[in-house]
Amino acid sequence: MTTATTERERAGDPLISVDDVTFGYGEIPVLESVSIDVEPGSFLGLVGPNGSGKSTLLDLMLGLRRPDSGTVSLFGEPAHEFDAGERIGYVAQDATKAARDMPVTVREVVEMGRYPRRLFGRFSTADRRAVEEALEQVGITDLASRRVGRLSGGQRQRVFIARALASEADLLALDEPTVGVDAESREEFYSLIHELNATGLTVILIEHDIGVVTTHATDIACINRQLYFDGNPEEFVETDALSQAYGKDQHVLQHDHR
Ligand SMILES: Nc1ncnc2c1ncn2[C@@H]1O[C@H](COP(=O)(O)OP(=O)(O)OP(=O)(O)O)[C@@H](O)[C@H]1O
Repeated sequence: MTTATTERERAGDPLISVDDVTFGYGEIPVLESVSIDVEPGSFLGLVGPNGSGKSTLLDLMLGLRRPDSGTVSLFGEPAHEFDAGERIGYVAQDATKAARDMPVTVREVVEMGRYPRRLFGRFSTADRRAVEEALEQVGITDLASRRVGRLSGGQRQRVFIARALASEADLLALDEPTVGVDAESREEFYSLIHELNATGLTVILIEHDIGVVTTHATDIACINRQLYFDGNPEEFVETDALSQAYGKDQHVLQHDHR
């Protein structure tokens, strides 16, 4: 995947850098002095109890919210100023549920990934090729003419991943992508994400299933308002960060596949 390097982006710099960030919704504090870097090509698993600030941290990382204090840089730019359209594929919580009512075909959704790259609002041969390649890469070519709303939850997830691939995104951000998806499809989905990460795509995943995260992620951040752990899965398993962050809810969350 080729993309222009922004002026302040340098080889070896983190793709995202969160530095001493504090954030609250009005009076409600959600994140406190959180610092974390996301390296290009890594697969970061964000874990923590319900309501611990994971989605909020992801929003801050993608420049969708501004911190009350501290800084967030994305591709070397202040995150809130970054025009993320072309370089980030974001599958928000419940995105696929919302897609059930979309009166569009699989191919049309994947084509949306090319919109920021089209010249004069027209699809070029290269745009069409990128769409077909993305459909093929996630194994949904045979579903291309189907209505998105008629697909299973797992198939819809693939459509959104294909849209991100068609846009030649460098970063894929997934917020609890397999809620409501059966166990076999979840396994297939995460194998696909694992393969895409192996090709160099940076992945950030919010996921309640600790087993999924320790199996597929290269880095884990465990938060509950503060950052309890930031390191690799092996260290994560060895430390007691999980029980510290989850407290007495730990036994519930480890089995919570929702
Ligand atoms: N738009 C909002 N306005 C006010 N409070 C919010 C808003 N979004 C989230 N919150 C609150 O901020 C806290 C952190 O929410 P967030 O969604 O970031 O947590 P989370 O770790 O992603 O939770 P979950 O795992 O349950 O999805 C929660 O207490 C939540 O109720």
